Amino acid sequence: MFELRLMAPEDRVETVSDALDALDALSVSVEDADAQTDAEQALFGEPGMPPPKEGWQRSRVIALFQTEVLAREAAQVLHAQDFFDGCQLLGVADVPEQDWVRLTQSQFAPVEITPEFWIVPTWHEPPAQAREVIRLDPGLAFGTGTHPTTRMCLRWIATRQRAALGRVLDYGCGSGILAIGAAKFGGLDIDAVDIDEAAVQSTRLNAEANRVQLRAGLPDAVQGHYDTVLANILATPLKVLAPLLCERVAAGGSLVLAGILERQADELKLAYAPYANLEVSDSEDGWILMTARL
Ligand SMILES: C[S@@+](CC[C@H](N)C(=O)[O-])C[C@H]1O[C@@H](n2cnc3c(N)ncnc32)[C@H](O)[C@@H]1O
Repeated sequence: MFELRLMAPEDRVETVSDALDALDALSVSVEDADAQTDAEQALFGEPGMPPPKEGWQRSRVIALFQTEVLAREAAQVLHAQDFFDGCQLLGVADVPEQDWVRLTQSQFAPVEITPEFWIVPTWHEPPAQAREVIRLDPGLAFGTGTHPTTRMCLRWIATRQRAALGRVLDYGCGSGILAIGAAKFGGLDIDAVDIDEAAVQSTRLNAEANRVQLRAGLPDAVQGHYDTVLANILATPLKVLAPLLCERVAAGGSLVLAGILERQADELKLAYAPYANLEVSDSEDGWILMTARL
């Protein structure tokens, strides 16, 4: 395969990407050309909300083509367009054949949650100091332990007194990593739910692989009250879910929310104020963990 690389200013990214699509690109990806420099721009978006911007001030657009001829033809066609003014062709390059499976695997090393608790892909041996381990490979559902929001939830789970978790609900379970973590740290009668069927399936398989008991299902499987309710989703859905999640927490139980950026703390506090007194209890890389006792 061959990739065509070009630079585009922010206001041209969408037009150029659409044109590349129409020119039979197999995929089009956009990166911040200033990544890893002082000029790097963070763009945070949420599902269901319009993207904060089309692209970065200086975006690098990379389109993949089946053949070199197709890539070069696409470059010529783009170059002749009015909207290409201000854009710059960087070139066409051969994409070397690689062992993609091995390459992907090499990006997932064991993840430390606490010195004794680790998330370990199946192609790695657990570190010697690990006393508790979740075996998990990256798959279709979110949750491998590499994201700070997942890590903060797991750290919260791992630092409870044994048996303190009680009955557990993992709302928005993804890979099931939090529910599995809860099971490893004494959680009981665990429900893990997600709106995505693939996540439900993935949770079932991961629970089986880790030999823990839990029920995975769609959100209507939620039943009764839970001593611990965990939800690592994102600020906007978490605000909508406030009454539903709080209603599920048993008296004296804990609510644990993640997927929230530091700047969103006040809006979350406000949305939950009628039901719970949310506090920031951990933070990592601009993300925060918010918890409440009900
Ligand atoms: C960021 S992932 C978290 C996965 C995992 N719990 C973790 O901590 O890594 C969020 C998950 O919530 C699910 N989700 C999003 N909105 C939801 C909703 N309204 N109800 C239930 N699940 C939802 C998504 O499908 C996704 O699997």
